Amino acid sequence: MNVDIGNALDGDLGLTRGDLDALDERVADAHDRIERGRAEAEHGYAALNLPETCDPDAVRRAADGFDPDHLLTVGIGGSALGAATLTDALGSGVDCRYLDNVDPAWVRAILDDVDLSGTVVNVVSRSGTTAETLSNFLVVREAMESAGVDWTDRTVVTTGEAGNLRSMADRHDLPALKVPEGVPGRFSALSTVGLFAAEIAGVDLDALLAGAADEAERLAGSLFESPAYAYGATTYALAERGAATNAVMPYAESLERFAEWFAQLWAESLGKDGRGQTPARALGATDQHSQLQLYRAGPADKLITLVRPREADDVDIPETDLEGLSYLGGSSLGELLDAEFRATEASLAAAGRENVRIEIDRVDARGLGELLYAMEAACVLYGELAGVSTFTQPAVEWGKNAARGLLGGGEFPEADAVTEKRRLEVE
Ligand SMILES: O=P(O)(O)OC[C@H]1O[C@H](O)[C@H](O)[C@@H](O)[C@@H]1O
Repeated sequence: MNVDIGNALDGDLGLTRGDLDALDERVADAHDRIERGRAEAEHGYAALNLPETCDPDAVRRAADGFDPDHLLTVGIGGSALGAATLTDALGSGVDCRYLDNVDPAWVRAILDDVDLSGTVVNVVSRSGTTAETLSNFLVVREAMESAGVDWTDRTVVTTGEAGNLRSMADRHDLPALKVPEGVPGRFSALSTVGLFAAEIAGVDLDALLAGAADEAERLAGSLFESPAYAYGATTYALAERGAATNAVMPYAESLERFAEWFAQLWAESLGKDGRGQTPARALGATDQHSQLQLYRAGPADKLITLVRPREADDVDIPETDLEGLSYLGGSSLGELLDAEFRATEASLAAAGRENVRIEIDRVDARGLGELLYAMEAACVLYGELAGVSTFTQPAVEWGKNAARGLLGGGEFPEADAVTEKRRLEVE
């Protein structure tokens, strides 16, 4: 993976090469802290050890014997987005669906759409207590029973050492994968959490982890020696100068979910103590025709992260005698996409709008391993530099408690806030 931060310098927000040189001392200290955390397998930092500690054979054993038409992953947040990123980008043959919402009509439509007798269900919850996931699982289980399908033959559980889901797996003797200790959900794509779906969808797990291991090797005490840290340090430095938004814009349809995964990683990890950077999701070239207007000419409070594979399959554009279109004929969709990418990058830079280019060789298992690992390491570095508690999510827990209180799941003072809602209704 390659990161080009040239267009992040000398734009409207005024970040200079000298600023990055000065920041590099702090990067060295942060790197030491990260390495200590990894050596002690501390909570959160342990995620950066996954390329070594993850056992792909355990995942293969859990998947062994299944040859489904559909995979239904029941999970939310980090228990869905990593797997979805991998199967969307790399999966083939198996229809992978993610029940990561409890919109009743949508859940019903998915259950009506898949043949449950040809479906494997992977219920994923680190905590084993997430209301949306457990409720959806109960609905899926009942749907299978109603369809005459033995759900115990077709369910794989991914969860922590103990809890509701672990007990259920034990009781019904279900294949169960363990979520590794010390790995928060949003950092778990390269663990059992993301890898079961990837294995079912035919992804090369060894290549994926090898790509991640390559990026781990490249972590170093200088931002100029590590692509992951170059990205983490630059995003931090720009945020400090007013880049409140980080718009992530992959130039590959298959990476659209990556932007969604990145959004959780960045928002939940760094949005603390009045700080953070709002992740926005865009897609090249499509969003050149919508959001780009704002990115180039709106407030100078954004970084645009452009992501692309250097190589991809191509489709020729047929020759045409249509007036004004002859310049396209004989070219290819890939050439057009490349021109759009470079034109967008240049147009942002010409307007003083900071942007960073991230490239992987191809959208393949190795490239995804590099990309996901590097973004996680970048996020951890940013968190160190900003002095926030990267691996917690108290604001999310607050909302979970309020919802649980409302549903009668216990005494949660957060639920009182719901009755105190301010109203100013206009009819
Ligand atoms: O895996 P689970 O315990 O079900 O958690 C799923 C999600 O729930 C919470 O809302 C956390 O904020 C997320 O970080 C997590 O990924």
